[in-house]
Amino acid sequence: MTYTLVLLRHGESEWNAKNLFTGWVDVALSEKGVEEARRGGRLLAENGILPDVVHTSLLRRAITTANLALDAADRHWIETKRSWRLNERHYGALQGKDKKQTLETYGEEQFMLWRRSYDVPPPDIELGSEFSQDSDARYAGEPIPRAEALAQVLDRALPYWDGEVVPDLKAGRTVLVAAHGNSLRAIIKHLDGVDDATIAGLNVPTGIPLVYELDENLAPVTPGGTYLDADAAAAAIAAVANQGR
Ligand SMILES: O=C(O)[C@@H](CO)OP(=O)(O)O
Repeated sequence: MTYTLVLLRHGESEWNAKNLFTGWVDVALSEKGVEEARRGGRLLAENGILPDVVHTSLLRRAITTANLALDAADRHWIETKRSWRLNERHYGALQGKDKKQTLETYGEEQFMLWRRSYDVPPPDIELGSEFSQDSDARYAGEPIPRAEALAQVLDRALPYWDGEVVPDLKAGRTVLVAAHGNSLRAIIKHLDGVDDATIAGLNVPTGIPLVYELDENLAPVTPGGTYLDADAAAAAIAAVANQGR
Protein backbone atom coordinates (compact mmCIF):
# COMPACT_ATOMS: atom_id res chain seq x y z
CA MET A 1 0.00 0.00 0.00
CA THR A 2 1.43 3.39 -0.94
CA TYR A 3 0.05 6.87 -0.43
CA THR A 4 0.04 9.62 -3.06
CA LEU A 5 1.01 13.19 -2.28
CA VAL A 6 1.27 16.02 -4.81
CA LEU A 7 3.17 19.18 -3.93
CA LEU A 8 2.43 22.19 -6.13
CA ARG A 9 4.13 25.56 -5.81
CA HIS A 10 1.88 28.38 -6.99
CA GLY A 11 2.35 29.72 -10.53
CA GLU A 12 4.51 32.78 -11.07
CA SER A 13 3.22 35.72 -9.01
CA GLU A 14 3.32 39.40 -9.92
CA TRP A 15 6.15 39.86 -7.44
CA ASN A 16 8.08 36.82 -8.69
CA ALA A 17 7.96 38.53 -12.09
CA LYS A 18 9.22 41.79 -10.55
CA ASN A 19 11.91 39.98 -8.53
CA LEU A 20 10.66 41.25 -5.15
CA PHE A 21 10.84 39.38 -1.83
CA THR A 22 7.23 38.42 -1.17
CA GLY A 23 6.75 36.24 1.91
CA TRP A 24 3.32 36.87 3.43
CA VAL A 25 2.39 39.78 1.13
CA ASP A 26 -0.75 38.62 -0.64
CA VAL A 27 0.05 39.24 -4.30
CA ALA A 28 -1.81 37.80 -7.30
CA LEU A 29 -0.58 35.45 -10.01
CA SER A 30 0.87 36.99 -13.16
CA GLU A 31 -0.69 35.98 -16.50
CA LYS A 32 2.16 33.53 -16.93
CA GLY A 33 1.40 32.16 -13.44
CA VAL A 34 -2.26 31.62 -14.38
CA GLU A 35 -1.12 29.59 -17.39
CA GLU A 36 1.36 27.62 -15.28
CA ALA A 37 -1.39 26.73 -12.80
CA ARG A 38 -3.73 25.51 -15.56
CA ARG A 39 -0.93 23.50 -17.12
CA GLY A 40 -0.14 21.96 -13.73
CA GLY A 41 -3.75 20.76 -13.56
CA ARG A 42 -3.59 19.35 -17.08
CA LEU A 43 -0.42 17.45 -16.19
CA LEU A 44 -2.20 15.90 -13.21
CA ALA A 45 -5.15 14.81 -15.37
CA GLU A 46 -2.92 13.47 -18.16
CA ASN A 47 -1.01 11.38 -15.62
CA GLY A 48 -4.20 10.10 -14.01
CA ILE A 49 -3.39 11.72 -10.66
CA LEU A 50 -6.70 12.93 -9.29
CA PRO A 51 -6.58 14.67 -5.90
CA ASP A 52 -9.32 13.86 -3.38
CA VAL A 53 -8.49 16.73 -1.03
CA VAL A 54 -6.49 19.95 -1.33
CA HIS A 55 -4.60 21.81 1.38
CA THR A 56 -3.57 25.42 0.72
CA SER A 57 -2.05 28.37 2.52
CA LEU A 58 -4.10 31.52 3.19
CA LEU A 59 -2.40 33.40 0.35
CA ARG A 60 -4.19 34.03 -2.95
CA ARG A 61 -1.34 32.88 -5.17
CA ALA A 62 -1.63 29.38 -3.69
CA ILE A 63 -5.44 29.44 -3.47
CA THR A 64 -5.84 30.64 -7.08
CA THR A 65 -3.29 28.11 -8.30
CA ALA A 66 -5.17 25.29 -6.59
CA ASN A 67 -8.49 26.48 -8.03
CA LEU A 68 -7.13 26.79 -11.58
CA ALA A 69 -5.23 23.51 -11.49
CA LEU A 70 -8.15 21.57 -10.04
CA ASP A 71 -10.53 23.14 -12.54
CA ALA A 72 -8.25 22.06 -15.41
CA ALA A 73 -8.18 18.52 -13.94
CA ASP A 74 -11.97 18.49 -13.45
CA ARG A 75 -11.43 18.15 -9.67
CA HIS A 76 -12.69 21.63 -8.71
CA TRP A 77 -15.27 20.05 -6.37
CA ILE A 78 -12.96 18.27 -3.91
CA GLU A 79 -12.71 19.07 -0.21
CA THR A 80 -10.53 22.10 0.60
CA LYS A 81 -8.59 22.89 3.78
CA ARG A 82 -6.48 25.98 4.38
CA SER A 83 -4.00 27.12 6.98
CA TRP A 84 -1.54 29.94 7.56
CA ARG A 85 0.86 27.16 8.57
CA LEU A 86 1.35 26.45 4.84
CA ASN A 87 2.09 30.13 4.07
CA GLU A 88 5.33 31.19 2.45
CA ARG A 89 8.23 31.82 4.82
CA HIS A 90 7.74 35.26 6.44
CA TYR A 91 10.48 37.34 4.84
CA GLY A 92 10.53 39.93 7.63
CA ALA A 93 11.94 43.34 6.73
CA LEU A 94 12.89 42.06 3.27
CA GLN A 95 9.22 41.83 2.20
CA GLY A 96 8.68 44.23 -0.73
CA LYS A 97 12.42 44.66 -1.37
CA ASP A 98 14.05 44.10 -4.74
CA LYS A 99 16.21 40.93 -4.75
CA LYS A 100 18.88 42.35 -7.07
CA GLN A 101 19.23 45.54 -5.02
CA THR A 102 19.37 43.52 -1.81
CA LEU A 103 22.15 41.38 -3.27
CA GLU A 104 24.09 44.48 -4.32
CA THR A 105 23.62 46.21 -0.95
CA TYR A 106 24.44 43.31 1.37
CA GLY A 107 26.65 41.08 -0.81
CA GLU A 108 26.34 37.47 -1.94
CA GLU A 109 27.03 35.80 1.40
CA GLN A 110 24.45 37.69 3.47
CA PHE A 111 21.91 37.54 0.62
CA MET A 112 22.20 33.76 0.40
CA LEU A 113 22.14 33.35 4.18
CA TRP A 114 18.82 35.18 4.27
CA ARG A 115 17.42 33.40 1.23
CA ARG A 116 18.53 29.83 1.73
CA SER A 117 20.31 29.12 5.03
CA TYR A 118 18.36 26.79 7.28
CA ASP A 119 18.39 28.89 10.43
CA VAL A 120 19.38 32.53 9.77
CA PRO A 121 16.18 34.63 9.62
CA PRO A 122 16.02 38.01 7.89
CA PRO A 123 15.56 41.07 10.16
CA ASP A 124 12.11 41.41 11.80
CA ILE A 125 9.48 43.41 9.98
CA GLU A 126 8.40 46.63 11.69
CA LEU A 127 4.87 46.28 13.09
CA GLY A 128 2.36 48.47 11.26
CA SER A 129 4.66 48.97 8.27
CA GLU A 130 3.43 48.73 4.68
CA PHE A 131 4.14 45.04 4.15
CA SER A 132 3.43 43.79 7.69
CA GLN A 133 0.51 41.41 8.38
CA ASP A 134 0.08 42.22 12.08
CA SER A 135 -3.42 43.67 11.66
CA ASP A 136 -4.58 41.27 8.95
CA ALA A 137 -7.91 39.71 10.03
CA ARG A 138 -7.06 36.27 8.62
CA TYR A 139 -4.33 35.83 11.23
CA ALA A 140 -6.26 37.17 14.23
CA GLY A 141 -5.38 35.24 17.38
CA GLU A 142 -2.60 33.25 15.68
CA PRO A 143 1.04 33.36 16.83
CA ILE A 144 2.26 34.94 13.61
CA PRO A 145 5.96 35.62 13.04
CA ARG A 146 7.79 38.88 12.21
CA ALA A 147 10.45 37.01 10.20
CA GLU A 148 11.29 33.37 9.65
CA ALA A 149 14.18 31.18 8.59
CA LEU A 150 13.33 27.80 7.10
CA ALA A 151 13.71 26.23 10.56
CA GLN A 152 10.79 28.27 11.88
CA VAL A 153 8.71 27.44 8.80
CA LEU A 154 9.23 23.75 9.51
CA ASP A 155 8.30 24.27 13.19
CA ARG A 156 4.96 25.85 12.32
CA ALA A 157 4.19 23.65 9.29
CA LEU A 158 4.79 20.32 11.08
CA PRO A 159 1.78 20.48 13.43
CA TYR A 160 -0.43 21.02 10.38
CA TRP A 161 1.33 18.27 8.44
CA ASP A 162 0.92 15.77 11.27
CA GLY A 163 -2.56 16.88 12.32
CA GLU A 164 -4.26 17.45 8.95
CA VAL A 165 -2.27 16.15 5.99
CA VAL A 166 -1.07 12.81 7.38
CA PRO A 167 -4.59 11.68 8.39
CA ASP A 168 -5.81 12.39 4.83
CA LEU A 169 -2.91 10.39 3.38
CA LYS A 170 -3.49 7.52 5.78
CA ALA A 171 -7.16 7.47 4.81
CA GLY A 172 -5.94 6.59 1.31
CA ARG A 173 -6.81 9.95 -0.21
CA THR A 174 -4.68 11.47 -2.96
CA VAL A 175 -3.57 14.72 -1.33
CA LEU A 176 -2.67 17.95 -3.13
CA VAL A 177 -0.73 20.57 -1.14
CA ALA A 178 -0.72 23.90 -3.00
CA ALA A 179 1.73 26.19 -1.28
CA HIS A 180 5.00 28.11 -1.67
CA GLY A 181 8.68 27.75 -2.50
CA ASN A 182 9.85 27.76 1.09
CA SER A 183 6.92 26.08 2.86
CA LEU A 184 7.29 23.24 0.33
CA ARG A 185 11.06 23.15 0.91
CA ALA A 186 10.29 22.62 4.61
CA ILE A 187 7.91 19.74 3.83
CA ILE A 188 10.41 18.19 1.39
CA LYS A 189 13.15 18.47 4.05
CA HIS A 190 10.91 16.61 6.47
CA LEU A 191 9.79 13.93 3.98
CA ASP A 192 13.19 13.20 2.45
CA GLY A 193 15.23 13.77 5.60
CA VAL A 194 17.34 16.40 3.82
CA ASP A 195 20.13 17.73 6.05
CA ASP A 196 20.42 21.42 6.96
CA ALA A 197 23.27 22.13 4.54
CA THR A 198 21.78 20.32 1.55
CA ILE A 199 18.39 22.00 1.82
CA ALA A 200 20.10 25.33 1.03
CA GLY A 201 20.63 24.13 -2.55
CA LEU A 202 17.10 22.82 -3.10
CA ASN A 203 14.71 25.02 -5.08
CA VAL A 204 11.11 24.39 -6.13
CA PRO A 205 9.81 25.58 -9.52
CA THR A 206 6.44 27.31 -9.97
CA GLY A 207 3.43 25.40 -11.27
CA ILE A 208 4.92 21.95 -11.88
CA PRO A 209 3.38 19.11 -9.80
CA LEU A 210 5.88 17.14 -7.73
CA VAL A 211 4.45 13.68 -7.00
CA TYR A 212 5.51 11.53 -4.06
CA GLU A 213 4.56 7.90 -3.56
CA LEU A 214 4.96 7.28 0.18
CA ASP A 215 5.31 3.93 1.90
CA GLU A 216 3.43 2.86 5.02
CA ASN A 217 5.89 4.87 7.16
CA LEU A 218 5.38 7.90 4.88
CA ALA A 219 8.91 7.55 3.51
CA PRO A 220 9.25 8.47 -0.19
CA VAL A 221 9.45 5.41 -2.45
CA THR A 222 11.48 7.58 -4.86
CA PRO A 223 13.58 10.04 -2.85
CA GLY A 224 12.88 13.60 -3.96
CA GLY A 225 9.64 12.62 -5.67
CA THR A 226 8.96 12.96 -9.39
CA TYR A 227 8.19 16.15 -11.29
CA LEU A 228 5.49 15.54 -13.89
CA ASP A 229 7.49 17.57 -16.42
CA ALA A 230 11.10 16.86 -15.49
CA ASP A 231 12.68 18.97 -18.26
CA ALA A 232 10.62 22.04 -17.50
CA ALA A 233 11.27 21.55 -13.77
CA ALA A 234 15.06 21.45 -14.26
CA ALA A 235 15.05 24.71 -16.24
CA ALA A 236 12.72 26.43 -13.77
CA ILE A 237 14.75 25.27 -10.75
CA ALA A 238 17.87 26.89 -12.23
CA ALA A 239 15.93 30.13 -12.76
CA VAL A 240 14.80 30.23 -9.10
CA ALA A 241 18.37 29.57 -7.93
CA ASN A 242 19.61 32.49 -10.04
CA GLN A 243 17.08 35.08 -8.86
CA GLY A 244 18.69 38.38 -7.97
CA ARG A 245 21.46 37.95 -10.51
O1 LIG B 1 10.01 36.06 -2.23
C1 LIG B 1 9.59 34.99 -1.72
O2 LIG B 1 8.66 34.94 -0.92
C2 LIG B 1 10.29 33.69 -2.10
C3 LIG B 1 9.52 32.91 -3.11
O3 LIG B 1 9.20 33.64 -4.25
O4 LIG B 1 11.53 34.04 -2.63
P1 LIG B 1 12.86 33.16 -2.51
O5 LIG B 1 12.82 32.15 -3.63
O6 LIG B 1 13.94 34.21 -2.73
O7 LIG B 1 12.91 32.55 -1.16
